[in-house]
Amino acid sequence: MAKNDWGFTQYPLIPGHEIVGEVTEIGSKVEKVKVGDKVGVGCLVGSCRQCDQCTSDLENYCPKVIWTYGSVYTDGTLAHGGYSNLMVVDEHFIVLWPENFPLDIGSPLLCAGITTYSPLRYFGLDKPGMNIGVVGLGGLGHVAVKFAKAFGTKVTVISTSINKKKEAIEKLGADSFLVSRDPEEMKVRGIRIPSFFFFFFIIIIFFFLNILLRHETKLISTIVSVQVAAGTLDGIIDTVSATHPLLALISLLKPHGKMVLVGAPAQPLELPVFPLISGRKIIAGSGVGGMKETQEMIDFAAKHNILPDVEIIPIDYINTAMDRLAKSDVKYRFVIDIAKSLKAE
Ligand SMILES: NC(=O)c1ccc[n+]([C@@H]2O[C@H](COP(=O)([O-])OP(=O)(O)OC[C@H]3O[C@@H](n4cnc5c(N)ncnc54)[C@H](O)[C@@H]3O)[C@@H](O)[C@H]2O)c1
Ligand SMILES: [Zn+2]
Repeated sequence: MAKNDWGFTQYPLIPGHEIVGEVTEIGSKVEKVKVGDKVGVGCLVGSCRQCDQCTSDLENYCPKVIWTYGSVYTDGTLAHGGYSNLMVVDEHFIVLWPENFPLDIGSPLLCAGITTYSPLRYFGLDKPGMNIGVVGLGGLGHVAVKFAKAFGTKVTVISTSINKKKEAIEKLGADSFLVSRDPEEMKVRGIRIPSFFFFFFIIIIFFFLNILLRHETKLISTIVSVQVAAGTLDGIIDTVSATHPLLALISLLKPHGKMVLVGAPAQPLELPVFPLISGRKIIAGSGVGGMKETQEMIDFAAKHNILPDVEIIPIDYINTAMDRLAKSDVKYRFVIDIAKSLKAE
């Protein structure tokens, strides 16, 4: 949004939609909160409240949804987000913060949390024993792993980088890890091998290369693991923020498996249709969640002690944080402590 990657940013922009704080003042008709309550605001601050989506607690899919920042509010002004010392919000769009749940660490759940919780629930990927894949281990991905584990599913993290394996398994509690590779590469090296002998020949060559170049071990084990994992997942939550190939991911799904795209690449993805047809597989999208479900998610997170991994920063660190974010150099969310930043001034 800051750099207008999606092409619809309206400036001046004050971002921030994983916002927590304390109520300092209420309007005369407010019933939901009182002064002093701890509350959160997620990605939306308004909707029509009358349409089919709104009356089904899916304000996030209302055609007139007002996003927390960047949307035009009902009074015609541009809505501004949480990089701010105060905010005025309609009580309907406030989440009541669970008691003793940390405000700072918990705040990313208001977008990253609901964006992954909602599709796991809606698409029935929350049943104990199911095999769930999570693609992309960033802000959304690491929270998806935690929710999927809390639902009792077996979680496979799929990432482009083998370096994240230890972290995914030992720290986040994933059950297994796969390195995704370009399907073109897999076609040549792993899947569309013209004959068994050619395949055997390639393996022998790799074996010798292996001895010469240690890192090739990873390559061989990767190819083998992706083949072994084919057709094993009930569902995938894809959080990748850039254009990426889907074929290898679709091949990991069982027949009737569901892949839900929540990552929002600016450019379209290429959709291979044959692997969908042959297994009656589903590819879907999902966007944050409604207010009722967001409250349910935060209460569930508090009950199961699901907390994002964050690095808390003062506001004047923001430019460095943005640079580090572009390099995926954060585990896994920066949280800006506005109150402390103001006190330090
Ligand atoms: N659907 C929604 O409602 C919703 C809500 C919030 C965020 N999003 C979108 O979800 C995406 C992820 O958000 P985030 O906060 O987790 O971001 P993030 O930067 O923390 O994580 C993105 C992950 O994608 C990986 N990645 C980036 N480029 C890749 C590539 N070419 N191939 C494979 N992996 C790649 C990164 O390594 C990282 O693990 C963003 O596009 C964001 O805009 C969607
Ligand atoms: Zn509506």
